[in-house]
Amino acid sequence: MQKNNYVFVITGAAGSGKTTVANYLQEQYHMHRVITHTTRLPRPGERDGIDYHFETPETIKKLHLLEQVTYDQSQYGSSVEGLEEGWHNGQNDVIVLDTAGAITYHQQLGSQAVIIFLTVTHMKTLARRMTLRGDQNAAIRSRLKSKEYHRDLMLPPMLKGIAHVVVNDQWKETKNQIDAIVKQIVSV
Ligand SMILES: Nc1nc2c(ncn2[C@@H]2O[C@H](COP(=O)(O)OP(=O)(O)O)[C@@H](O)[C@H]2O)c(=O)[nH]1
Ligand SMILES: Nc1ncnc2c1ncn2[C@@H]1O[C@H](COP(=O)(O)OP(=O)(O)O)[C@@H](O)[C@H]1O
Repeated sequence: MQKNNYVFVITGAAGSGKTTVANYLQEQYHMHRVITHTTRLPRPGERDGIDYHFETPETIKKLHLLEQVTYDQSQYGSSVEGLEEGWHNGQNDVIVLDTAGAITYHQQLGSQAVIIFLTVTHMKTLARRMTLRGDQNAAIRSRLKSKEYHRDLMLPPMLKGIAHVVVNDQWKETKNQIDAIVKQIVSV
């Protein structure tokens, strides 16, 4: 793997703003978005190859994945090829992962993986944002009941002192914090 570029790993609970931050890094800093694979069904408006590579339990088995997790009964995974696509073009990558994936990236890539953990002050905000995003009620209920959702509300002990923690209450403030993290990393 090429050593001179970074992958910004955006992690945190459902609704914490991971996709929003990833889109910002893509637009503002021309980062390469690593599209991951999932067996979950597309949400209204989600497009294959843009939001996710949508897979079946059979097709996901055939992929060569760097890591793979089960999250709320669906499978998700990311490939080395996805990472290298951006690095070959001289870009930094951005990827959205659950906290188990973020730990694996840290273990495999060390400081080349810049982990950003998103949270909010009031956890009720998360469900409200999922509703505003247009998620179906049944999907939200399933998320909120899943053990992975509850696990990802807190920074995992293994990422303490490693991850940059950003409280995404006010978007303007979040943007300033993300800008500061990017500047700190890319200027080294
Ligand atoms: N480890 C890992 N997690 C992933 C991958 N792709 C997506 N995720 C995570 O899977 C979880 C569920 O994603 P999604 O169904 O899009 O729901 P959302 O969190 O409500 O946007 C989120 O925490 C994503 O960050 C992957 O390739 N690997
Ligand atoms: N700081 C914020 N203030 C208000 N709404 C936000 C903020 N950040 C994200 N959102 C909105 O909350 C919803 C969930 O954000 P999203 O990025 O999809 O979360 P995640 O990918 O972590 O599930 C989206 O509709 C998004 O536009």
